[in-house]
Amino acid sequence: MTLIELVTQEAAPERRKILVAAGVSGVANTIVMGLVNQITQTDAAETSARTFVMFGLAVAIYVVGARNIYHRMTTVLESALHRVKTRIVAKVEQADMEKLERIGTAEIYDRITDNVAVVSESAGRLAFFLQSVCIIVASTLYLASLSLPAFCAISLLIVGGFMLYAGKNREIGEYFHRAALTRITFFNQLTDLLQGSKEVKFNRRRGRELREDLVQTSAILRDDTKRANALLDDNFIFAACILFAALGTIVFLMPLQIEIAAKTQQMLIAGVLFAWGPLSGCMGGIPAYIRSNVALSAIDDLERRLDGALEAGRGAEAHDPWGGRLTKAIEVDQLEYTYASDDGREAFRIGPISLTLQAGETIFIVGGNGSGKSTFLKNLTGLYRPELGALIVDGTPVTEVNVAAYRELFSAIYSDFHLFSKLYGVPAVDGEKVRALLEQMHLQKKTAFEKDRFTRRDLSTGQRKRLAMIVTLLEDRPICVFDEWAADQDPEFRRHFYEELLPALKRRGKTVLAVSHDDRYFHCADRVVTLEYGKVRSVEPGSACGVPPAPGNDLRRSDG
Ligand SMILES: Nc1ncnc2c1ncn2[C@@H]1O[C@H](COP(=O)(O)OP(=O)(O)OP(=O)(O)O)[C@@H](O)[C@H]1O
Repeated sequence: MTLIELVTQEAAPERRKILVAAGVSGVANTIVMGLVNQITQTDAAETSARTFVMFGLAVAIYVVGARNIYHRMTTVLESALHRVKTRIVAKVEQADMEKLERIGTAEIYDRITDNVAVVSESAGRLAFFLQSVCIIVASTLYLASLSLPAFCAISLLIVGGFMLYAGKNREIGEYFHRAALTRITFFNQLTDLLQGSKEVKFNRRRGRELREDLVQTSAILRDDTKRANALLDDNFIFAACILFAALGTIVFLMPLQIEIAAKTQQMLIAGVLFAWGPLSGCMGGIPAYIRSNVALSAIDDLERRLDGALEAGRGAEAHDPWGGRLTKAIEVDQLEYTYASDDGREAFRIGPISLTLQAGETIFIVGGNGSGKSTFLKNLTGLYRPELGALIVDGTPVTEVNVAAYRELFSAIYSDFHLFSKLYGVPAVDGEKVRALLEQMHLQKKTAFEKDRFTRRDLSTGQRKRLAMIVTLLEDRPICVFDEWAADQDPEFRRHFYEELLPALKRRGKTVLAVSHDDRYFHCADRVVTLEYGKVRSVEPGSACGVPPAPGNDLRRSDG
């Protein structure tokens, strides 16, 4: 989509008003020129009060029209960009997690911040452009009223020159497009430098190599932008030559071909010079226009990819066969999943896995690094869609239309969990309950709960995990998933997790799935499922720390 298309679409209801405002201000501007031209050709004493009033009126009309078009254009463009951002945010929210992971964050950040800013800045220029086109049209008509041959010659020059000028712009657009892609690489490398600052401090060679890569990417950016701008400069100089050609035609060529009065010649020159301001303004605005078009096409491209990443069953949240409860079991039936491979090499796969997770059970998932524990959990919790096999929950298969409701049976803390700035998605939070949980997690001196948010989140890794645990307990879902939660806890809290927290959850009827490497606590599970190379190697019974199943396995949400 180009900038013009975006504005035309967005401004459909206002289009007439904008064009009228542009036309009125353009004509008023030309009248000013005509009057000035007329006055300069007459005796000062002959300048009437009527001409003066007309002059003042034309200036006033110009001011009103110009303000109108500038303000409307800004409103139209900002509304369009707001809509684009809102659409992208919704698509990101509704995207399939795995496909979103492949798009990556750098591109989304760049499109929604830098590219949107580039388009936003072009509002004023576009208003100027529209107004200038009207001035140029009105000025050329004025020239036509002075001399028809001059009008024809100048029109031909302007149209021909503009076509040559526009031809060059395609090449310039390609440079800007390449620069946009390089900017994403630069962003990724800069993220490496910022997030890996500790690792860089411990290894000067690493820092040097990373810096060299950054400098190289920046140099590519510089060269592409320099080349694009050099072409733009040449184009601008070429546009200036059109003016000289027009003046040369009036001064040298026309007197050779036709009879032209000196007075008309002077007025024609004044007319061309007057039109030159808007014309060069238009030409000068073309770089911003090209940049905006490149930015909009990049935004379009991202939106298309996000469309392809949208979850198949989105909008089906209302279909909830479970009503927020798990009463019997989750049956994992011959589940298989393979990561997409970009380089043609065989990607990691899990399965076929068949397993029945009884409601109210505490199950530990164990296995070596890379054995597929997290991948299995992402499939089990509905974050990834299994390639083959099925998940059957209380007798109902998980499908595209109910997967959103299925995911809401879970509260999960993965090892790359995120702590939100606010307690989003947890309705009616009881402050007293949060304070009690903060004490239970020994965080009461570290952070507090005020206005739906924790006052501090800059805690140690173990403390942040405890805060995430508080959020999980507040969510109060029937199934809890902990991916190596205890790994960053001190021995006392590790014991607390296995011997107190998990049994307490079990007593409340929760089903718990915990990834663990702590074999000294394996007895705290009902069953220990060991994965190896993406398959179930064994399922061993445990003693669940002696906690019997919750009576009747009634897993209604408890009040805590
Ligand atoms: N996004 C991904 N794309 C491709 N392959 C992946 C992706 N995430 C993980 N893998 C691969 O899947 C395999 C299993 O990873 P997974 O995270 O499930 O293992 P894990 O058992 O949880 O390991 P750990 O104990 O180290 O956390 C790994 O070999 C990894 O390379």
